[in-house]
Amino acid sequence: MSGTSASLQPPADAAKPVRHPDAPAPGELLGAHYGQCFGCGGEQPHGLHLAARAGEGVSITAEFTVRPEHQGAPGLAHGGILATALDETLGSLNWLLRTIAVTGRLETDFVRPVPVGTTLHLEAEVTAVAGRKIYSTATGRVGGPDGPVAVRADALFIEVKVEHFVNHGREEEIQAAMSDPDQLRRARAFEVNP
Ligand SMILES: CCCCC/C=C\C/C=C\C/C=C\C/C=C\CCCC(=O)SCCNC(=O)CCNC(=O)[C@H](O)C(C)(C)COP(=O)(O)OP(=O)(O)OC[C@H]1O[C@@H](n2cnc3c(N)ncnc32)[C@H](O)[C@@H]1OP(=O)(O)O
Repeated sequence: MSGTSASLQPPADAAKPVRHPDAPAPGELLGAHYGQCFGCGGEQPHGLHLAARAGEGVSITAEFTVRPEHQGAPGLAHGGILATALDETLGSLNWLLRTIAVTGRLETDFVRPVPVGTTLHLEAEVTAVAGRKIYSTATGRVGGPDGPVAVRADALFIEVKVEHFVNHGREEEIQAAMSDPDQLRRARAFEVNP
């Protein structure tokens, strides 16, 4: 059983999260925010290919099936891969807030081993917002959406401007992204005032 560290406790004056009026409708498949993303991108052969859907309020559901290239121990998912699936699901909450945010802190509990071939059923929600700080939580279940919890995480995401990526990303990928109208559209889908 875990205890969450102090930096993941929202301050007393934190606000409830607000679903953006232009957020995707509940049930809508979100698609990848970037084709080369290891978590959600369709152009990453060894990636997780995690598929997320908008939920009610500021929540997300997602699925990820563990493949042989995701092993740590024989026949079992690597813990870092499972943490990535949680991180990606939590990151998808950006679509509902229409805010660009990156993971500042991610605390993960590994509750039961996850064999290759398993579909992990993930859900995540934003619990509080305080200025640029977005507090969220996620679980991953096995055997179906109501199955036992295998992994869970609490996270703090920090809002950033699109310049965060432009300033820090490697030049060749940034140039390619900026000359791709579809990528620019996806980046804008996170921004309230693009
Ligand atoms: C045109 C090209 C477009 C290309 C872009 C395409 C698409 C973009 C769209 C979406 C992509 C979005 C995300 C990616 C999506 C999914 C992947 C899953 C998510 C990830 O995988 S994403 C990668 C991993 N992630 C990082 O790569 C972050 C590295 N990091 C930093 O870049 C900085 O570290 C940053 C920005 C986090 C903060 O830096 P900063 O200078 O802006 O802000 P500062 O430090 O002042 O913090 C402000 C307040 O947050 C508190 N705070 C900060 N960090 C904390 C921590 N770790 N623990 C506890 N509290 C923390 C402070 O204590 C302060 O709190 P207070 O206000 O109360 O004082």
